[in-house]
Amino acid sequence: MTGKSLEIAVLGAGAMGSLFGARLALAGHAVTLLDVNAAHLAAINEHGLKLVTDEGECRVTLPALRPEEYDGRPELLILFTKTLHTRAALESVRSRLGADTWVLSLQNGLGNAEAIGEFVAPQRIIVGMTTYPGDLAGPGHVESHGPGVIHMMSADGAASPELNAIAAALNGAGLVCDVDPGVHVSIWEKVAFNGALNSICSATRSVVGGVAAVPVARALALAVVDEVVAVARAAGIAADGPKVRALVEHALEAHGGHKPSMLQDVLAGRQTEIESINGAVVAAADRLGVAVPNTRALLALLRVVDGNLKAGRGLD
Ligand SMILES: NC(=O)C1=CN([C@@H]2O[C@H](COP(=O)(O)OP(=O)(O)OC[C@H]3O[C@@H](n4cnc5c(N)ncnc54)[C@H](OP(=O)(O)O)[C@@H]3O)[C@@H](O)[C@H]2O)C=CC1
Ligand SMILES: CC(C)(CO)C(=O)C(=O)O
Repeated sequence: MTGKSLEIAVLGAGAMGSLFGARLALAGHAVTLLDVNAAHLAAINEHGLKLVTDEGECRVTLPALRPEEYDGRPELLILFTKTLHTRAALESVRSRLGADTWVLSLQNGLGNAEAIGEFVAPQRIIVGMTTYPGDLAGPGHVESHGPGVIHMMSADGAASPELNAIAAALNGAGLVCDVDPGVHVSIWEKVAFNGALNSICSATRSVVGGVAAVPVARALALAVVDEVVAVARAAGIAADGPKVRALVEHALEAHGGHKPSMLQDVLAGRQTEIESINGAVVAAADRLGVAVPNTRALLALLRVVDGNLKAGRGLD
């Protein structure tokens, strides 16, 4: 795998999958996008994928297929569905996953390695987190603005030439990446951030600025951060509370117009990732005996939102 073009499939080629797929294709890797959004697939196959970043705009030519149409044997499969679709998506490409296929997940939330582990040996799973933002602006059109970073590690904690080669491929594509044995700290810290802002914005259908404008809502966000960090620490993960509080404070000040990905899901009538974020934190808190009343209350509110979306219940 070292020092050559990789055969890569991106499973879930929405905002993040398209961003990563486009960048890796531009760097010379053989990338195939796999998704179920028919309009998005058609636009990519007809016009190429439009990528807009702070560096400018370009069109990337690469194949985009439904998962069941894919007959390749990827060296690397990058999983970027929402977490609630992980299992269905992997099931649809199960026959394409060889013994040498590595699966990388930079999805938000907890439990990603465990879900992927139902399909791939732990020695071939890489998990991590990324701060790159991605927005699907329309079919065949992805935007990403601002800097980002990727922290990742193999799920079994083992270093290997393949892991380093995948990190090198990402860095070579301009996606700043490190192999980080402490990746679970980063994953939990991001869960603390998302557990606070994504859930409050989604429950209130508000951009980040709406939360920033209400002192008791700001305090709620910080209380959720403290709860998630307490659960992480009870689980032996050295999450840094003041660091995540500062990130949330910064987002409240600087990202007022931002719609967290979970809010985008609610507004589009899609089910959310609440179970793998607040839901997974509450489950861990209950196992470990940590009180998380605010995180639990937000989980309850988002379960109502998800339930209404699923049942098609509205107010009018
Ligand atoms: N967007 C962001 O800025 C960031 C997102 N993340 C995380 O990355 C992950 C992906 O997020 P994002 O890119 O925003 O999500 P998107 O919703 O934009 O993309 C997910 C894509 O997966 C598709 N999909 C759904 N089911 C399947 C399936 N069975 N097989 C193949 N594809 C499927 C969706 O199609 P359809 O829409 O038709 O269902 C959609 O096109 C999430 O875990 C998110 O939390 C992490 C960092 C930042
Ligand atoms: C991009 C970021 C960090 C912003 O909230 C995110 O993770 C999300 O929207 O889910």
